[in-house]
Parts: sequence; structure tokens; C-alpha cells
Amino acid sequence: MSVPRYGHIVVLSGAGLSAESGLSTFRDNGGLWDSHRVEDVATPEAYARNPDLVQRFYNERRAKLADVQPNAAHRALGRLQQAFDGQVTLVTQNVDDLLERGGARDVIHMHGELLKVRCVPCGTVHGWRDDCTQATRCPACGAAPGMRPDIVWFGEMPYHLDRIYAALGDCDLFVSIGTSGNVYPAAGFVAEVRRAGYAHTVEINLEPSAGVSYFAERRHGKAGEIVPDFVE
Ligand SMILES: CC(C)NC(=O)[C@H](Cc1c[nH]c2ccccc12)NC(=O)[C@H](CCCC/N=C(/NCCC(=O)O)S[C@H]1O[C@H](COP(=O)(O)OP(=O)(O)OC[C@H]2O[C@@H](n3cnc4c(N)ncnc43)[C@H](O)[C@@H]2O)[C@@H](O)[C@H]1O)NC(=O)OCc1ccccc1
Repeated sequence: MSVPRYGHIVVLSGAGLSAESGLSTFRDNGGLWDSHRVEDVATPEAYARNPDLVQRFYNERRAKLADVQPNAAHRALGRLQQAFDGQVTLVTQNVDDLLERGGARDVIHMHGELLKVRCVPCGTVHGWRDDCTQATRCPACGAAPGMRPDIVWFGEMPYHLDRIYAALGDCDLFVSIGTSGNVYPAAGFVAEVRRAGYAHTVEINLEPSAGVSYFAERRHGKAGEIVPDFVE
């Protein structure tokens, strides 16, 4: 793909982008939702009901980040964004930091980040690498309990939607990488782009996603193999 041809590229990514780095996806066999019920670990109700279980779920995933590395797809997207400064908007549903460690400078984490926690009482967001528990005190206001993973749970409003929809309405290339297209509003972005009417749309995924019919071009296979060629 000759990037120069495109003025503004939006890349949406999901768990499949980080699968080859050793991070579980959600719905695949052996995925996170095999061993945990969404409603037990990724909803505000779950956190109210059993905060220790939810904190443990995210502490395990946060700690796992130290054992994994960006893969060739992360690095290729980092190169792309650096090479075409301001022309590439990286939107991710992923809460890991592998795009940044792969060289990306500006990543829109629409579902939050594992390496951040938020103090509910005072609203302050803190960079965080250790475990977070109900006893963890907010460095800003001293509150405990109150520090929760800075993650968007089901039923909660995703982050940065205004910036994302502005980019979707302005892009001339929309690429979706490693997402099954089951979770909204992210799963509706390609339809939004098709509605705007002039962007080329490409799906890169191991298998056809739930939204495959919306994409003009489909490349099915591993992101780590397809993305480096695609962006060169
Ligand atoms: C289940 C679904 C039906 N439910 C929803 O969509 C809900 C409700 C809803 C809203 N609108 C709707 C419309 C219709 C129906 C339902 C809804 N959505 C919400 O609650 C959202 C909030 C959703 C966010 C929840 N938090 C997450 N994550 C953080 C937590 C955490 O990480 O623990 S979602 C979480 O699951 C989703 C998982 O999807 P994928 O990333 O795609 O992963 P998956 O495993 O499914 O697929 C991986 C794919 O990769 C492929 N693959 C595997 N290996 C590779 C490989 N090597 N290479 C390439 N591809 C590969 C596989 O083949 C597979 O296809 C991601 O978004 C991920 O972030 N909030 C909201 O709607 O707020 C109100 C609102 C919003 C806007 C405007 C007004 C009001």
C-alpha cells in the first residue's frame, strides 16, 4: 500500500493485534471470557459487588504486561505514524501499552489503559504499574477505597469519542486490525466511515469479523505477517 496516496488514515485495532505478543484475546478459544464472565469482571455492577475480584483480574493483566513485547504489527504501525506525522490516527480497544512500546507516539485508548488507575472520589488519573487494591490510597486526595482501574467497562461511555468520530468523518482510509466486531460503538465505526462515503476500508483479521461485509478489502491472516507488508 503506498501510504502517500492517503491524506488521513484511521487504524482501529483490537485484541488480535496483541495476540502474537502473548496477550489473550477475549472471544477466541482460551480467551479471557473463557475463564472469566464479563459480568463478573468488566462491569460497574461487578466492581460494586466484588471489587477485590475485579482488582485481581486487572492486577494480573497489568503484571503480565511486563512479560510481553510489541510484535511486528505494533512496530509497523509505530513506523507508519512516525513516517506520516499527523496523517495516521491510531484508535485501539486494547488496554495494553504495546503500540506505544512499538513506537507509536499518539494512541487513542477508547477503552482505557491497564497502566492507569482513577480515583473515583477526586477523579484524578494516575500512571500505575503495581497492583491496585481497595486499600490503595489516592496520592492526590488520600482516599481509600476509591482507586479503580482506568478501564471502560460494559455500560460505560468509551473515551475520546468526539475525537474518534471527527477522524472517522475525515479519513480517506480506514483499516481495522484484529477485532471481531462484536463490541459497540467500535464495531459501528466502519459503517460510520461507509456512511461518510469516500474512504477505502480494509479489514485485517485472522478470520472474517462480524462486520466483514462493510469492508471493501479483506486480508485474512495473522496481523504480525500482514501489517508490515501492508504499511510498507
Ligand atoms: C457485547 C456487546 C454486544 N455489548 C456492547 O457492545 C456494549 C453494549 C452496547 C452498546 N451499544 C450497542 C449496540 C448494539 C448492541 C450492544 C451495544 N457496549 C458497551 O457497553 C460500551 C463499552 C464497551 C467497552 C467495554 N470494555 C472493553 N474492554 C475494556 C475492558 C477490558 O479490556 O477488560 S470491550 C473489550 O472487548 C472487546 C473485545 O473485542 P476484540 O478486541 O475484537 O477481541 P475479540 O477477542 O472479540 O476478537 C479478536 C479478533 O482477533 C482475531 N485474531 C486473533 N489472533 C489474531 C492475529 N494473530 N492476527 C489477526 N487477528 C487475530 C480473532 O479472529 C478475532 O476476530 C474489545 O472492545 C475490548 O476492549 N459502552 C457503551 O455502549 O456506553 C454507552 C454509550 C456509548 C456510546 C454512545 C452512547 C452510549
